[in-house]
Amino acid sequence: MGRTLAEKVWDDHVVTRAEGEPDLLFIDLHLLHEVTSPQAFDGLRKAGRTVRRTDLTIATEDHNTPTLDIDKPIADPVSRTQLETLRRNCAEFDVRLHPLGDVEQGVVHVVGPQLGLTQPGTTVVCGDSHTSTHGAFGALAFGIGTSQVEHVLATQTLPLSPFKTMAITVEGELPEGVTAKDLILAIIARIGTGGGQGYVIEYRGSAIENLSMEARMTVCNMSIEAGARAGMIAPDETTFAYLKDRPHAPAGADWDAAVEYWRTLRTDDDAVFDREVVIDATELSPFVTWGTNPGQGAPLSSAVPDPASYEDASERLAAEKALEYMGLTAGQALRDIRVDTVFVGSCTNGRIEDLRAAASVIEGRGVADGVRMLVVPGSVRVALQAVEEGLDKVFTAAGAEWRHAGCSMCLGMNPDQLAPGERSASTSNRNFEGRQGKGGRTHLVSPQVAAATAVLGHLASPADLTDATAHRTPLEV
Ligand SMILES: CC(C)[C@H](C(=O)O)[C@@H](O)C(=O)O
Ligand code: SF4
Repeated sequence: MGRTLAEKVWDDHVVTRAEGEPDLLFIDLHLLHEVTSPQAFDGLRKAGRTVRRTDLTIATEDHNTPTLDIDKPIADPVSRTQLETLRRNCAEFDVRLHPLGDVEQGVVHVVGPQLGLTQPGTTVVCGDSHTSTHGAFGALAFGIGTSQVEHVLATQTLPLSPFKTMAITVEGELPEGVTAKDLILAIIARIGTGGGQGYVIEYRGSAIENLSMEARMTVCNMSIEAGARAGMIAPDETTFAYLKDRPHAPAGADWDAAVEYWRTLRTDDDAVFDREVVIDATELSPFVTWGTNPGQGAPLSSAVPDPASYEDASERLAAEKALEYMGLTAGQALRDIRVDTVFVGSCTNGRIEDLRAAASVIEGRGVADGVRMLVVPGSVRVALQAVEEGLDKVFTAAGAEWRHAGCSMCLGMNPDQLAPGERSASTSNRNFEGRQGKGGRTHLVSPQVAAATAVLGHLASPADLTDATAHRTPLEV
């Protein structure tokens, strides 16, 4: 019987296999950040071990880093300790680190791909759930816990239990103004936050093939929000073009050999998935969340759902709780929801294409009165590219704040946070209670919707922007 893409990559990495035991897999790339690595290094130290493959291990600082005044000492003692600890550990164990201020610093899932470290057919792990991002290259990439981080540091292998396979096939063309973010939010709303549990999802179909690498990363990034072990997309010409000439991509004859192998990384025609979901791309529209998990979303053109409309009792209860926390009423049009903060950034939507998309919407317009908009590039490289293209100027002219790279307001581990009761439109991936700051309320949106929302002050798409909002700068409003 044929094999799926995920099964092929898995099989190519088995070091040992024994009846009744998890397979031991070789890990090609181990990414580290400051939050989940301290105990792992402590464990190594206590056991007198070294890092087995420093050449396959790389660290960056992202979660606890400020996005303003990065040349000043870090005020928050917890964040400071986290960063200092990572620096000490990387120095002691000879691990390559890109600290705050370094040109390769950024959110770990933005840094790996842009350096060309994330490659088709590889196994990628990180002590971070959004490691699924790297699956966009046809890598088998998953988040791991701190004890697994220690295991990989010590051995460059990981025992892993088998997974089930799911195909999500998206056919047809995405309508104008509908993005990868809308697609993945719609998928999660459809299959639920537990729908992917135990599965590695392969996204396929013409709509997926037509996505850029940035967009594919947005889709795979949020696989974990559907509960999946990982998300993958078969590598193709788009993948190869993105990787060509990246610092760590193979070069010369090695490149040709690599591409030849990468072309074999496709699910066989006769392979069977454990579950298949089919989505019609042409029916999608801009999608936003109204609740407190990424599955509680709906088309922007619709209304806050009535919890009573849910047949499932636990879903009904979850919707009731979500509306209470979010301060929303059933039946309220989603477009009527006013926000005070807009966040463009994160490993979901903090790449150059995302910043270009948001800039193109806000160019020549102004951020609405009483709204603060933060634009945070996913990495320093993204920031430099954006500056080269003048995007930073577009944002600041519109009244937005242009910040340094990092996780920023994606989660409240650094100074960029919502105050209690504040409401955001955010291009990040999680809208859990308190995620962006205690008592903060989050609506997950695409970069285009984020920018239109910033202009109008309520959830909106670019199509809602009339000429009346054009050519206003904050000074003229
Ligand atoms: C801090 C880290 C462990 C966490 C994760 O695993 O995803 C974070 O990145 C997040 O997005 O919630
Ligand atoms: S940007 Fe957000 S989702 Fe991504 S690694 Fe940072 S905190 Fe996690």
